[in-house]
Amino acid sequence: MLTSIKDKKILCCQRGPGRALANLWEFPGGKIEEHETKVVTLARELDEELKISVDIVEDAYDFCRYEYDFGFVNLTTFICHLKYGEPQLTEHLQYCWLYPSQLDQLEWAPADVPTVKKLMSEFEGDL
Ligand SMILES: Nc1nc2c([nH]c(=O)n2[C@H]2C[C@H](O)[C@@H](COP(=O)(O)OP(=O)(O)OP(=O)(O)O)O2)c(=O)[nH]1
Repeated sequence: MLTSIKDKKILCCQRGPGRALANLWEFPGGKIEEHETKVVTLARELDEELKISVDIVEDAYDFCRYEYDFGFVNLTTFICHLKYGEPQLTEHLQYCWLYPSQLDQLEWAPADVPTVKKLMSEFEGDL
């Protein structure tokens, strides 16, 4: 999960069509490759998919395990601050910055729902 220091919003990304979890919203990130730590994976995925770099503010803010029809996903969410710039879309359909209280306006990937609820209850206004 990515937050902007400037206006305390969360970066939400919409997955593309024609793939697993098509058109649902997610936090940017991705799968751990062999021999990677989670921190290395996060930096690689954010660079690859959005061309951004971040500072980690909270390591493992939340953890959820969810069984999809294609297998299990173990989702660890980090709170990060965007260092500078704006994301450049390379694979997502679109992105938006929302306050925690606005997160339920989007249709999230099922594995994200507990984390979205946690964010909404812990940060009622901004972060
Ligand atoms: N990055 C990210 N992935 C999520 C979230 N919620 C959720 O269920 N997922 C799922 C989608 C994918 O199955 C998996 C993340 O893998 P990925 O982003 O590296 O891979 P992908 O499905 O986009 O593409 P592929 O490499 O499997 O073709 O976790 C989330 O909030 N962020």
